[in-house]
Amino acid sequence: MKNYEKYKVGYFMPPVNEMKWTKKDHVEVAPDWCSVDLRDGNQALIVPMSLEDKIEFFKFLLNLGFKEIEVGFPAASKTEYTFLRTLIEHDLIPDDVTIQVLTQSREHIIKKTFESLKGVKKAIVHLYNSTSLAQREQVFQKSQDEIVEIATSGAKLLKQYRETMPESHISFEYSPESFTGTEMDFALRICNEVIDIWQPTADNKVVINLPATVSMSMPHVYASQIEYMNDHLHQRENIRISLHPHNDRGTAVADAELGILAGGDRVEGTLFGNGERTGNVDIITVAMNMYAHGVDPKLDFSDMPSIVETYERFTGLSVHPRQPYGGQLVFAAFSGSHQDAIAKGMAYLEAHELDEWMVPYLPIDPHDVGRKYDADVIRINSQSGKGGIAYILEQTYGYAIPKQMREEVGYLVKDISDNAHKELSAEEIYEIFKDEYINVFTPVDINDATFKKVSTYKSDDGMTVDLNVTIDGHSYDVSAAGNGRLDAVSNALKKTPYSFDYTFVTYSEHALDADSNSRACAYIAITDQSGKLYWGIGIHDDIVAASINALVCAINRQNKIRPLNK
Ligand SMILES: CC(=O)SCCNC(=O)CCNC(=O)[C@H](O)C(C)(C)COP(=O)(O)OP(=O)(O)OC[C@H]1O[C@@H](n2cnc3c(N)ncnc32)[C@H](O)[C@@H]1OP(=O)(O)O
Ligand SMILES: CC(C)C(=O)C(=O)O
Ligand SMILES: [Mg+2]
Repeated sequence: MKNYEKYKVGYFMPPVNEMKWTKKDHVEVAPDWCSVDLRDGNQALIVPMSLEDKIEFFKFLLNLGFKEIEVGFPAASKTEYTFLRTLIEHDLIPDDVTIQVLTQSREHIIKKTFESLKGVKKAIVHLYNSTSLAQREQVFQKSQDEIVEIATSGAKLLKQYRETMPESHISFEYSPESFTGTEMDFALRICNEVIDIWQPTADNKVVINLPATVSMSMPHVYASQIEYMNDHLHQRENIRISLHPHNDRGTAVADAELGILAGGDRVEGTLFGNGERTGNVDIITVAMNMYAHGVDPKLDFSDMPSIVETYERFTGLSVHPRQPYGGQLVFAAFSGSHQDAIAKGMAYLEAHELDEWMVPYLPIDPHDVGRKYDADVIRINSQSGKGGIAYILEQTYGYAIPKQMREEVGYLVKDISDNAHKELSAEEIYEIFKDEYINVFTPVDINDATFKKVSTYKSDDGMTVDLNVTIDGHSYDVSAAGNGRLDAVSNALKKTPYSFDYTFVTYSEHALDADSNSRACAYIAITDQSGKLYWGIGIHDDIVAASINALVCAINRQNKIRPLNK
């Protein structure tokens, strides 16, 4: 990268000694939100939205709770103009919603903009002109005074045209476009001259929008620029300072957040950050970041999968799988230690009946944005661990696998994922688990067992069994006694011509289904002389039959691993 020397910083740090915003650590109240999806977002699409699309997208924004929506640049095209007329003439704008329209500071464009607003109940007319050093020198080739004249002449025209529409409540917004490349004293001067013309009141505040039209600095510089304007704007009490960050440096969200700390009252942005070049600030991320700090963002992103689907359909863009809060993978944990911590964190939350969310690796509860724990959070591949695999088997299929068994199941499943080089679905994991451990009846299969109680007049503590069992295709009748049914069956199996060599290590059980007809699920581990464990799981309506099934499975697993030895 040898050409770095051709770049230099192009922003202007304001003359501040103290950055008061650094004393604050998080946003405490949601700002006013203004969606600019239908203007800044739309103007950046390869094919801007059609009239029908704009109407549907407008309704979509209303459903998300936006109260201010920049609907377009009505003087730009027939579609933009007709869209605005359709909203007004078909009464599609709710009373508590203010639409906003953008105009350059040129009379014929301002005139057309006001024409397009005829009959509107409430609207913000947004005037802009470029103020940066680069734009003044290269594009407009005008002095500071001449650039101020563009702004003030437009401001006066807006006032005049507003007087022709007494039936509507029209308020104003001014943007010193390319603010971040503008000397701060000049940005302040031009905004104050516009404010002095418009004379805002408490009932009709003016929006001063301070765009990072192109993001040029680290976010703390933008915040300091905002604080400078906040401290010096005329009639500050009747001004709403609006932030309009773009994402050229990947810091639009940080710009918005620090800008709010520095005095911003309002944020203009788009869903998922669509917009010119690298996009506008992503309102979803800014809002959800507040939400994750326990602040009501006053927007509703609770059905993220449908928001993503709608956004992609209308914009033709796709939401990146790692996009904060909305991406397909943003709650997914593939790696073992993350899965382990998430599963334990969820269990902790439930066991302690906590109301406050505090689960490792999950900054918010995925349910809050319409995502599912089983499908979206713990996902299994070769990086996964026993905790995650046990979590899926328990959450989705109800198997509370004993702690000592988890590692073996974990390696069994992840090795399959590693060899196949793919993620495994919950169904695939269950199939692997079932085929390996549950009610596996080859080579040993019990066909029939008749139990009798062994009792004397002094005690009643034993059982005998007459067992018919198939082993490796041969049928055997054997009888034995034991201290219970399971023990009797085990002893009977050891009397067959096969030298079964094991001892019991552990036994546990639980009900598999929640209802009263629930099946029993038993886990048995046996060991041979080498100390290796062999697990089996039995399922049956009857708990004793389930445990016998579990024993047979464990024996079959032992003999699958070590061939039958007569
Ligand atoms: C950062 C932003 O997103 S700003 C918004 C940008 N969005 C858009 O431009 C989308 C909609 N725009 C359009 O459809 C068109 O640009 C129109 C209809 C507004 C104007 O169209 P045209 O007059 O054909 O072209 P164009 O926009 O190139 O006009 C450039 C002229 O306007 C001047 N101009 C540009 N912006 C402004 C402004 N805000 N105020 C006053 N004059 C301006 C330029 O200096 C140039 O002047 P010149 O003719 O003397 O050289
Ligand atoms: C019109 C203005 C506000 C704009 O979109 C920008 O400066 O990015
Ligand atoms: Mg913009």
